[in-house]
Amino acid sequence: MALFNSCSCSSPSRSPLLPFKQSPSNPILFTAPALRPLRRRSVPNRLPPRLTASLAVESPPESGNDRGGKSKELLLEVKDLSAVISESKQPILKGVNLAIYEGEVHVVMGKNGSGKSTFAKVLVGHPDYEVTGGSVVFRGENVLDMAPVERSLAGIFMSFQSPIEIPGVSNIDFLNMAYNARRKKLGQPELGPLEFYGYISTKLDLVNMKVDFLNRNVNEGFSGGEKKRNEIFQLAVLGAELAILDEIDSGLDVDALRDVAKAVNGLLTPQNSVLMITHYHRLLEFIKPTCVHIMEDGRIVETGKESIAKRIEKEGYKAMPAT
Ligand SMILES: Nc1ncnc2c1ncn2[C@@H]1O[C@H](COP(=O)(O)OP(=O)(O)OP(=O)(O)O)[C@@H](O)[C@H]1O
Repeated sequence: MALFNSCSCSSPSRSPLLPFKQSPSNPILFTAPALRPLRRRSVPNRLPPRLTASLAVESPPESGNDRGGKSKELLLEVKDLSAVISESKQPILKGVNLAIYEGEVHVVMGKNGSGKSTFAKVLVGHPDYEVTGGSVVFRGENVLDMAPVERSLAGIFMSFQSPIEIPGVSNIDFLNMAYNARRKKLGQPELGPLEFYGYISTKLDLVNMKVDFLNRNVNEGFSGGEKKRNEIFQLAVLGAELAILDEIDSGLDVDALRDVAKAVNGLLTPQNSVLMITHYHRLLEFIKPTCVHIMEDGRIVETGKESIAKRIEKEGYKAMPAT
């Protein structure tokens, strides 16, 4: 029987290692090739005040599913997930179990090479990996049956550890395409370039990003920290029900870390959730986790509260209880 590493646990618990089971299966970044490129345009430094005022209140896409006040719903349920590298068939994930409810922040930590990024990439359908067993259900839908772009449109966002550059596509055009694709999926009217600019200009301050970044090609020539900031900017613009953030804190200076953490906190609502991968407790000083999971050799082997991260930082993984 699968044991789910959900955060309903009130105290740190240890999950048994699950038997390896063999059977068959950025987002937003994956949407890029599927979308028609827009004509490159130049971004004005400032919108006329009247237009800004009328558009600044535009909110990110709504799911139309306002559950305010009602009990939390299960957002993501991962059961016995196993996956291999597509090319070599080397097993990496060996039975991952995780349950995330609305409004929760889950953190995955673990030694280098334990499978954290692979887990994140498998959730968004990265082609480098083949699912060989288990299930992933997001808001009641089987994610493993969805193409990466469908997962993105369904509300799963991933910020990659090493964000890719997209030469020839400006940040604003990229975001406009992706944002309109999601609005279309939600049955909402698409925003034209001016309206869209009015909307995203309200998001720049969230991550302390300068307006000229909108005209630059996606991540091209960005410093490591700027790329991470840009990832969170994308999240702020596109909105997501589940944001998967892979080492969003790596390469950030102290101020940038605060900015990024503040932006993530500002985006959290009772209806959406975050799955963060990190190596350091310092991120958790800014973004308070609902619970922390430790991954080891492709499985989650320990689940508990923030104190786990503190212990790991102090004592390392060698201090983990024997399995
Ligand atoms: N596309 C790939 N091709 C070959 N090996 C891969 C591939 N993806 C992952 N691996 C291997 O799978 C293992 C798990 O990698 P993964 O990136 O998931 O680890 P991680 O826990 O995120 O590590 P880190 O903390 O260093 O980022 C590693 O040994 C890695 O080399």
